[in-house]
This record gives sequence, C-alpha cells and structure tokens, in this order.
Amino acid sequence: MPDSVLSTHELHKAFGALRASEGISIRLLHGEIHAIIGPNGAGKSTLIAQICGSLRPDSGRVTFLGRDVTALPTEARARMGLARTFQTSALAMDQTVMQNVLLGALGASGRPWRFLSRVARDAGLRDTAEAALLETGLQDLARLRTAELSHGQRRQLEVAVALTQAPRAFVMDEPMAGLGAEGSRHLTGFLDRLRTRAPILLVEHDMDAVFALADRITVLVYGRVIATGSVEDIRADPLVRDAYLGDGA
Ligand SMILES: Nc1ncnc2c1ncn2[C@@H]1O[C@H](COP(=O)(O)OP(=O)(O)OP(=O)(O)O)[C@@H](O)[C@H]1O
Repeated sequence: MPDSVLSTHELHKAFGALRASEGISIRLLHGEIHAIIGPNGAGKSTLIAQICGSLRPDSGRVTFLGRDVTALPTEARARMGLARTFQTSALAMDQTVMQNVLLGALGASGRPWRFLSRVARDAGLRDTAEAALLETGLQDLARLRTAELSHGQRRQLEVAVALTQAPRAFVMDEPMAGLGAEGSRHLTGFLDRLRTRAPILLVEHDMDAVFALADRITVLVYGRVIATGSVEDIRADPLVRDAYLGDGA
C-alpha cells in the first residue's frame, strides 16, 4: 500500500442528532490530487475542518506525515506544512503582491514581526518571496496592489503565500468558486502543475475541474463515503450517478 501524506481514520462528528461525519477514512497519496465531492450538506466542510484542526472529531484520528495530529491545533498543523487555501482570503488587499508574499515568508521564518519596509530589505525573505512568485507565474505582477488582481490571480497569490511556508500538502476549499469559465480553465492548468510540489486534497463543486484534475475522487453523501476511485470509476458508478452526478456526467 503506498504511503499516504495525510489520512483520516474512522472520523465521526455529530452536531446534536445530525451525523456530519460517519466513519470517514480517506488517504491523500504522494503526488496526487484527491477530490472530495458530494451534494450540499454532505459533510465536506466538516471533514476539512477536522483535517485542518478547526473542529475536533468525536472519535477517530487524523495523521499527517506519519504523525497523529488529531489533538494538534490548526497552527501546529500549518507549521508542519498543512496548507489550507481559499477558505476565506487571507490576503491584504491594500498591499502589493510582493508584500503579501513577503509577509508569508516572514510568518514562516518564525522571526519576530517587523515593519514591511524592513522585511522587504531582508535578502533571505526576498529570495523566498521571489521564488514563490516565479513558481506561480506572478513575478510580473509583483508591484501591483492585490486589489487590482483578478479573482483567479488572487487564488494564485494565495498559493504563492502558501509556497513560502514549505507546504507538504494542500487542502483547497472550492478554488473555482466565483471564477468564470475562462478563469476556471486557467486555474485548473495552474493546479495541475502544482501537484508535483505537494499533493492536493480538493473540495470542489465544479465537475469539469474535478474530472480534469483528480487522480482519485471520494464521494460523500450524508456524512458517509459512498465511493472512492478514479475519475472513470466514479463517473460509471451507479450509486454516485444516482446520489450526485446524475446521468449527464
Ligand atoms: N457547526 C454546525 N452546527 C450544526 N450543524 C452543522 C454545523 N456545521 C455543519 N453542520 C451541518 O452538518 C452537515 C454537513 O455540513 P457541511 O457544511 O460539512 O456540508 P458540505 O458538504 O460542506 O456542504 P456545502 O457543499 O453546501 O458546502 C449539514 O447538514 C450542516 O447543516
């Protein structure tokens, strides 16, 4: 069995009588994009929250890089390299693209907070920031104010900030939300290239993006995993077609 970077083992979480996670076990493997799909209310956000540490499971475990992280807070998991993006934008809109990435690099360095003007003169932080901008193709936009970026470019910038923090796995919450068809296509190409950097657990409603990107797909319905498999397996699965995809998939 291949080593997983991130896994959940029999996660259970209830809100009163509502069982939002019922024994969820999933694995994110090296080099893969693993999509989590399912209808509204299926429990995708609840699962992600337990993986990232903002919600404690009632029972079950989360392991990351071979370590049981179930009891660790969000920040500790982030410091280990669990990069959550696109939940709510953490970008400073009035700062430039470069300043946002520099702030990310400063945060990751563990050095004390300093004025941005001094951060910008720190050669080590600048190198880290420039490498992240180059890797995400944003180097020519470095001096733009973040508010001037398109929605898709902001998503790329969030990834650039995450790259300054040596990510070992990405957890992405609906990256395509709010993007038009062209923006979604562009971001799909971008995420496709990103998988070589760190594996991606992707929660997404845009099925074109999921089918284009996913190595494996897990389908959640009413808090349960009803199927896990390749794009072909999932598209052909009668249970999944019935519960979520319909006959047009
Ligand atoms: N804090 C909470 N308190 C009570 N019920 C909750 C809470 N969070 C989620 N739920 C319920 O748990 C179920 C799963 O919700 P969740 O948001 O995880 O689904 P989802 O698959 O992410 O949905 P969507 O696709 O609409 O984002 C839903 O019935 C939701 O109403």
